[in-house]
Amino acid sequence: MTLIITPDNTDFSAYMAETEPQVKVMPAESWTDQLVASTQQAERITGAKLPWSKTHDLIRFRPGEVTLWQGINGHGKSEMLGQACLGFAAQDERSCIASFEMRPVKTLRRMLRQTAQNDQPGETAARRLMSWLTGRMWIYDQLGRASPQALAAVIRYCGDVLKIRHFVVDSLMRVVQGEDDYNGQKDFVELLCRLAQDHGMHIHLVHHARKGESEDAVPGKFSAKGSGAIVDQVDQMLTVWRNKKKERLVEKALKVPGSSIPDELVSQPDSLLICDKNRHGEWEGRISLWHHAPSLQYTPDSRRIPLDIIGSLE
Ligand SMILES: Nc1ncnc2c1ncn2[C@@H]1O[C@H](COP(=O)(O)OP(=O)(O)OP(=O)(O)O)[C@@H](O)[C@H]1O
Repeated sequence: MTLIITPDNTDFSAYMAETEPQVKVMPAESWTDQLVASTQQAERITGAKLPWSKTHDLIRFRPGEVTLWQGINGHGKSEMLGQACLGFAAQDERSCIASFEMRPVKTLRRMLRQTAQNDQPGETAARRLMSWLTGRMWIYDQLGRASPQALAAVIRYCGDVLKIRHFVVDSLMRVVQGEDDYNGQKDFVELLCRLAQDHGMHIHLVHHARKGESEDAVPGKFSAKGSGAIVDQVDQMLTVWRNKKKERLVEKALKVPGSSIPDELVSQPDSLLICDKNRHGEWEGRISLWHHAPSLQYTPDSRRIPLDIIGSLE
């Protein structure tokens, strides 16, 4: 089974057509079993988890939903999402990454550092990762752009044939050309919501945020570029924000010979993951994360201890 899927090695033509809507009018009592089951798992939060236990009761990724991952350029959206997909793999949930901005080997190299927990992983670590990812992760190899229809065919194929549970689209602007094509953006996000529901998968859609006055200001719900319908339609919205002000202050503090980083700076998060919209959960708020540079991992506290993503599962 190949890890990298391309139009050259996979025939997506059978998946181009939209399926006919199924009969959706049903008697209310046909949901009896589901309703009864829901009373037995009241308050139980379901869905795939992020790698950090402090997020488990707050953010989840359920089948049939779409999460928008927004952030300013270079603030770590792709890297954090890559780590999240490794976490999904560790939960035995299959992912497919469609990154139109990064070659598959670069995406995999980041994951190699994240799983090896250092910046010099060798051949053994690379082979171990690839063997562990077999049956857990796929990459759609398409740099540049894809049309919404072509991408939809890939998603249908991934749902039907590969039984993918998490599909990453990185990023929206690579599929809908034109920042002011508001109708195109609305239609595309609507299509993703339908595909997520039809195939019982979670779609993670990466999107750029406007910088605003400065990168030091955390982007909010209304900072997403393009149409307001993007945020309106998704189930969940997460913002990845990098604390560049801290990076500048640390650099400045370390310029003084013999100095160390002041405690109040150490305890400040390197990045925030902010939940601004959570349609099926109650929690909205900020999660502090610290970036471990050698492994490119986000870690849950200022000790910056990378997680053993593969080892703990073998
Ligand atoms: N808190 C942080 N401290 C230091 N480096 C960070 C931090 N967060 C992210 N980075 C680094 O920033 C770089 C950019 O990350 P990434 O490519 O994931 O960003 P992005 O938001 O997806 O960017 P783009 O929108 O341009 O695709 C990576 O090299 C990553 O290691």
